[in-house]
This record gives sequence, C-alpha cells and structure tokens, in this order.
Amino acid sequence: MSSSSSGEMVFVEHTKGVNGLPKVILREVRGCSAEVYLYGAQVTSWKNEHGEELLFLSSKAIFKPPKAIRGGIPICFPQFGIQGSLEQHGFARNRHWMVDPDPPPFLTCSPNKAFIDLILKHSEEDAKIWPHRYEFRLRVTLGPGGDLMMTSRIRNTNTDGKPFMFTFSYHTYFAVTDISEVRVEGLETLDYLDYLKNKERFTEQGDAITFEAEVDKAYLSTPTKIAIIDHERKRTYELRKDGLPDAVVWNPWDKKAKAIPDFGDNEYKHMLCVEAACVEKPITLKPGEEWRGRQELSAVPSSYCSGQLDPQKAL
Ligand SMILES: O=P(O)(O)OC[C@H]1O[C@@H](O)[C@H](O)[C@@H](O)[C@@H]1O
Repeated sequence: MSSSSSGEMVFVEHTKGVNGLPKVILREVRGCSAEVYLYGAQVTSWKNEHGEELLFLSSKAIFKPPKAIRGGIPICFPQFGIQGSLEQHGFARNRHWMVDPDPPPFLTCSPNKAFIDLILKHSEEDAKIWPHRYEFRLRVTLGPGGDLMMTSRIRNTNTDGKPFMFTFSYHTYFAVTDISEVRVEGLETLDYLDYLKNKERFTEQGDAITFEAEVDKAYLSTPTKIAIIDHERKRTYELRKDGLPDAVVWNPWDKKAKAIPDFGDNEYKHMLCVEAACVEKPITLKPGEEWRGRQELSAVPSSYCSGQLDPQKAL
C-alpha cells in the first residue's frame, strides 16, 4: 500500500506509465486500485482488494500515440464506430487529456477520496475534422467498496450558435476467465443492431446471452443494469448506467482476433466488451447545454448476485 512520508495513505498518485505516458493511480483503503492514462483518459487497470485484475488489457497493447490503447476502458467520442466522417470511435481515445484544474462541483456529497478529474477541449487541429467547440470533463472515482465510477460531462461551447451531435461509448473490456463460460443478463428480449449483418435490426430471444462465435451488436434502450457472469471465476460484474440508453457487446473471436495487430491470437477467450453507449440516436447539444453520461462497475462473487439482479432498478 502506497503511503506518504507522514505515513498517510495516498489515494491519488500522479506517476508515469508505459513509454513515460502520464498516469494516475487511484487507491482505496481495502487495497483496490485503478489506473488512468491521461492519453485517452483511459482506465487501463481496475483491481479488487485481492489485487486481481478485472479489466482486460492486451499483451500487445501499444502505448504509443496515435494508436489507442487496446483494452481497459477507451472512450468513444464524438463518434461511435464508423457511423460518421471521423476515424472509427472518434478521437477522444487518442488525445492527450489534462488534469482538470477547475472541476465542477458534484451534486452528491461523496466520501470518496480516490478520484481524478480530466478534461479535453477543442483544438484548432481537431476543428478541421469536427468543427465544434466543446469541453469534455471526465471524473473517474474508485469507491470505498472498490466500485469504479465514471461520469462524463460534455458541454457545447460553440460561439457560432450551432448545435452539435455526437454518439458515445465507454468501451469497457471486462476480463473473463473463459468466454465460452460467460453469460450476460439484462439484454434478453431486446432489439439490437447487428454490426456483422450491416446493422440489420433483430430481436434477442428470451435466454441470457452466451458466446460461441464473433459478436458485434448494439442492444437498444436497455435496462440500466447489466450483469456479466464469469462462471469459472464465480464472479459477476455489474454494470449500471445512466444517460446511456444502449449497450454494445463485442468479442472478435478467433479469426478477427488474428487480424487485429495489437490483439493476441487467443486473447479473445479472456475478454468481453460490454459498452454503456449511446449509438442509435445521437445526442444533440445546443450552445451552453451539457450532457451527462455515467457508468458504475462493481465486481461481486456470483453467489451474491445471481438471481438478485433487478434490471429495472435505476442507478
Ligand atoms: O479496433 P477498435 O477500433 O478499437 O474497435 C473494436 C470494436 O469496437 C466495438 O465497439 C465495435 O462495435 C466493433 O465493430 C469494433 O471492431
């Protein structure tokens, strides 16, 4: 456990990560931790109190701009996927963010000490590809129980009176023991767009979702709670979201994995992306307006969660 010279615990440590990229480590008293790179404002690690890694990070991840880091929680903004004129998943994930010197007050009075506020603003360079002024503020918090909370606030600061539109996702790569032993609950019977079938719309059947081939789907208007159950590890991830109606589920499986240069051939077995997202209906912000999108993750023993999940319960 890291502590200051006075012996007090350091909840927020500013340090350097791979290739000297600035990184912030968040710690909580029970021993859980999270790591956030300023490059992409990307969470690359989230560990429970036993030091077990809960996020997948590829062994081939390239920590070198302009390549986005493969794994953890990349942020897709202002464009999810290829629906638009920008590069896949937009540019927020490969920009250098700053520590926010002036974060807005949070409405809820929280006892958490392990948090970091980051900010990304428009630049002249980016204005050539996305001609808007904006402020994107992200707070990453590690709760006392080890929960990982992320709140994004995006504000239109255009001075030309123009609104802008965007799509978004927290592209979370969950670490799983064996993908063929994983079940996702909370998305059954929903409509989804299948990206492997030209975005055709289908309706999911009644059963919980399991995996035996490549999957790339955007479930629409989902409940606020989704569970990812890792049977082999007897661990359940709970994803709670607010302001993000959709959920993307992605696993490249063997063939696609081999075609991704910064992804190991067999790593698809040990990851599953379940992304709190807004993809079907883009968000429109007028000048002065702000949007808020939040995700909370917890990891609990499966016996505790199974059967108790109430997908309708709001955050
Ligand atoms: O390789 P990238 O740009 O990080 O994207 C990975 C995947 O991200 C998912 O969110 C998309 O739905 C997939 O289509 C995409 O392949």
